Amino acid sequence: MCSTTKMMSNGVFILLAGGSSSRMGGDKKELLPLPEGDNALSRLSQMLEQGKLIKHLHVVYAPMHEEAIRQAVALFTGRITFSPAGTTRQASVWQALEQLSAYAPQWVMIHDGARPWLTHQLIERLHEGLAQHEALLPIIPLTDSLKRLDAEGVVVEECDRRSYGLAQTPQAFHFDAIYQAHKALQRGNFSDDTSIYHAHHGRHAQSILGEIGNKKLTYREDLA
Ligand SMILES: C[C@](O)(CO)[C@H](O)COP(=O)(O)O
Repeated sequence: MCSTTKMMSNGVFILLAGGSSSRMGGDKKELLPLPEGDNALSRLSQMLEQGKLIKHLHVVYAPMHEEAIRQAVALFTGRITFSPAGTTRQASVWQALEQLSAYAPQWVMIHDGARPWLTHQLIERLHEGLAQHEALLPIIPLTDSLKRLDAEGVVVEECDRRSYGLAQTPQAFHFDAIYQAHKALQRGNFSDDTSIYHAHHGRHAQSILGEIGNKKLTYREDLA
């Protein structure tokens, strides 16, 4: 019990804002005004500032937006560090983890900067889960039917939607476990971090229930 409590004390939250936002027509999605005001990065950093758990925020920035991204997260008063984006999401996370290893964190949460409506409750549930699990991710059950298609778009399988879920972020890990996975698989192009964890360790992450409100801004319509 004592070692678990100690393990939980030193963590870092990575906010990814290094992408090109090509599906948003090139406008940097993490900096676009949200309907309620602010932008995704300023909203997220202020939310983290108000919570008690996150004492170290690490921001991955797209170099051409570095100044605006630094300004957006400026209200976070804990430790804040930065690294530039790599050529893929995976490369960006690896560069961040490598830089952060100097701080010897015990856990890390990796979050899309384009999911502005993250809540304290989800962060706290993930943090609690890390006492028992090495890797965790929030999942949303499917509410639409699920079909598998061939290359021509013809339905070739009716899938049981109860066996599938939509993966969200933050994805949470014991730091060494995800650091070793990224270190070993640097040249891949995985779309999220629990898949890198699985590819390296051969173990799947534990899911917890995600939040429907924790949506990702991908297309302009997502801002409505
Ligand atoms: C990490 C992620 O949000 C999990 O659903 C998703 O894979 C990110 O995808 P994107 O294409 O980088 O927005």
